[in-house]
Amino acid sequence: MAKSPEVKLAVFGRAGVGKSALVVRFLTRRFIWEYDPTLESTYRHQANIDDEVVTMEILDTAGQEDIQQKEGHMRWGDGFILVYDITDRGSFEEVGPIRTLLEEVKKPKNVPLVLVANKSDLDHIRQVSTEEGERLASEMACAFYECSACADVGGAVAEAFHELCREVRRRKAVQGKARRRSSTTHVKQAINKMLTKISS
Ligand SMILES: Nc1nc2c(ncn2[C@@H]2O[C@H](COP(=O)(O)OP(=O)(O)OP(=O)(O)O)[C@@H](O)[C@H]2O)c(=O)[nH]1
Repeated sequence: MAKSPEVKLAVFGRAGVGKSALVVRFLTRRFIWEYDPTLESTYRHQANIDDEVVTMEILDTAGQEDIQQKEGHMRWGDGFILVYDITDRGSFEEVGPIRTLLEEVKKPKNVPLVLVANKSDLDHIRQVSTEEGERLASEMACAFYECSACADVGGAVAEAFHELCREVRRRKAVQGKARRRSSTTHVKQAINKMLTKISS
């Protein structure tokens, strides 16, 4: 039986934006108020996405990790969820630098990512508008989800994880095709060289 594809996803964002809450909501469909704020955790999860069983490894990073830890986690991941909290403008402003570091660590560019604006249930103390989130996502050329780990009404949390898996799978397929095309080109060039030598 063919092995199900594996996708490594890492969740980044300032401390307190709700990374753990989002991961736990995705995995258990529940909301738990408090987690150990300093620990990073990895989870394995299987899901059926577009009629394909995909195994995800999900890394919930700690908001206060240092740059070396961040870079290590960026090298590890295939795709990234960048989270900010709509009630914390500073967390929104930290998304850009995280993305810049990602592009530095993961050459070539166009790293698979999604942008998640969490805590939409706290609209009354909102500091970042939906339009600002949409604009940032369009600058980063990625999907955007505004959601609440605490009151996930429309299933936006799962949709964000699933869309990121799709994006990773799409990029891998394109890279695989490009690799196959380039090795075919190499074989053709080698044959042409041989034929040229024989005929001369
Ligand atoms: N109202 C509301 N509170 C939330 C939501 N998501 C998380 N929280 C709360 O925000 C706080 C921080 O949540 P965490 O999930 O621990 O945040 P984190 O990003 O993992 O934090 P670090 O582990 O320190 O990086 C907790 O008190 C959560 O209960 C949400 O959607 N709505």
